[in-house]
Amino acid sequence: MTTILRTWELTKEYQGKEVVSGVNMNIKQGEIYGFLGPNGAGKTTVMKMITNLVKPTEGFIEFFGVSMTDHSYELLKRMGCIIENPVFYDKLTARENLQLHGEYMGYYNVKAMEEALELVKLKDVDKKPVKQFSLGMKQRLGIARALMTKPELLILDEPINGLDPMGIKEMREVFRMLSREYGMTLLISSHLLGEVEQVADTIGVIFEGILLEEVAMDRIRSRNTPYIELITGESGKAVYVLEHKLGLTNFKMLNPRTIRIYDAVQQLELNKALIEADVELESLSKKNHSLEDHFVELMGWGGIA
Ligand SMILES: Nc1ncnc2c1ncn2[C@@H]1O[C@H](COP(=O)(O)OP(=O)(O)OP(=O)(O)O)[C@@H](O)[C@H]1O
Repeated sequence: MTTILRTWELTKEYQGKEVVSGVNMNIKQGEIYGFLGPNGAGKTTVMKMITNLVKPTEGFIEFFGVSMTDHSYELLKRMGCIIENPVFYDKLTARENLQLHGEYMGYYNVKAMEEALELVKLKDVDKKPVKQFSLGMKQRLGIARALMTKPELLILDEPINGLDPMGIKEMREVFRMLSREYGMTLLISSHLLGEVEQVADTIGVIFEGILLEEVAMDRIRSRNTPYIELITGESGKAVYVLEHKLGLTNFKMLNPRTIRIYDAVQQLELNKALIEADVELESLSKKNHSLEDHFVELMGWGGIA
């Protein structure tokens, strides 16, 4: 997959304090990139730098292989964003709000507007003024507004913040549809691991302004599969039992005394076979290193849910 957005050592200082430090992000075409970190980690600041709302103190941003400057208007048109809460005219309907926005921005296009409303399932909410919208509907209207210019990269800052479970589900479906059906690339920030992990293809973890990890979800998942850990002074004998008595193939020796077994085998069955073969065990335990454990360890941080 082609990388469409790359940040190079992106850094921002406020009053002499670095709030974003040397961030190198790589966002690939068509993926959903989950930007994860606790409040105050620097997510919004990075997004503001990407969308040219804030000037980096150091570093630069490459979008479609071109380094961005203050005058990269054509490149910026290829991005859509919602950073901080979108504001609407309360007394107007969704369609009227989009019309007004389009006219104001000078790209009023009825077809694009109708398509955007349809995409976020607001096409039939004709008469309702925005003040009667739920938070989820307002978020979707914000997305519709960002979609009107048909951006190739959509940047959403905490789009599920404050939504109820139904609203969260709806948003998740919108993200998936934009990515899978329209090939759009999405950069979505959140402080909620549970939400990011359900939709993201790649996760970038930021903590105290530093990008700690950028990794494909598939890799994280395979890294966090459950396993049984076996500690014994007789590992040669144990390996013989695993291979020849139990027919296991997916295990590895971590060190001369520790074996990790990834094959699906019942702990009880394993224990029985080892005892029958007179293998002296120090311990035999099932480990399930969850994604949450992984991030908590990574950050020494308990702020994810
Ligand atoms: N204009 C500013 N002037 C001074 N400090 C700022 C400014 N904007 C952000 N900061 C500080 O930079 C740090 C990162 O803030 P940022 O909003 O980027 O974090 P975040 O990860 O998006 O968190 P949140 O989800 O709470 O918005 C915070 O400590 C914040 O107080």
